[in-house]
Amino acid sequence: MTNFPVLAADGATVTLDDTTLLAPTTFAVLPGEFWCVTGSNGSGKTTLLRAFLGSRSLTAGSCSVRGEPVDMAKPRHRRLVASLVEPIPVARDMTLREQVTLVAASWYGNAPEAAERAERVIERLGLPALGERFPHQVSSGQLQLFSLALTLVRPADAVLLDEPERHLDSHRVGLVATLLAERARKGTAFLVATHEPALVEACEGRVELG
Ligand SMILES: Nc1ncnc2c1ncn2[C@@H]1O[C@H](COP(=O)(O)OP(=O)(O)OP(=O)(O)O)[C@@H](O)[C@H]1O
Repeated sequence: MTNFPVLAADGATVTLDDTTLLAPTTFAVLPGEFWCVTGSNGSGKTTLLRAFLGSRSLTAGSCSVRGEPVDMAKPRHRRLVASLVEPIPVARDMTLREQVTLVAASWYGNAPEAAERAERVIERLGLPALGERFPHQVSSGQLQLFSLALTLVRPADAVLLDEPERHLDSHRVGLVATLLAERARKGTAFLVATHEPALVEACEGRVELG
């Protein structure tokens, strides 16, 4: 793996009037590294992730993806970065399996490979028995796992997650931590805002805010 960062922040700062949303922050995440963003409520974790998605503008400093300024209008950037920061819209009239397969097919083409990838992520997140259900027929934790499946089935050099532990019991947090660490070993860079000790323990780099 190269030493060229996938995600880099250099003095990234967000202020709004007199309020500091994100204090100056500098770090770099290399390919295959799993980093956590930690800090108390309101310390700027979501703001930092949004800066990497271009949905929150910086007032000073920079955030870059593979050395380029963040610009999600570019198809190349959308292919580089997968995220679960904002809620992912779901279709009420499609089953969980159909939706994960559709997302896989939109990136990998309508080939057996797409269905296989979808099935693999569904399995790893413990969702096979729920594959034929519709979104309104599952619990909050199961919906969270479904959103993670929609995110992780995509190809991406970098994955941004905001509190992936939401609604999950400790067993499911463990499944997620194992899956993320495994994918990181294959070269994906992770930046994960979290309050969950099991995820912090699994990470190799940490941005501490606040
Ligand atoms: N639109 C806004 N206008 C003013 N302040 C805002 C706005 N959005 C967020 N903030 C403030 O920015 C700071 C950082 O918010 P952010 O959501 O990034 O925190 P966080 O670390 O993700 O918090 P949590 O752990 O509670 O999810 C907070 O103090 C918040 O009140």
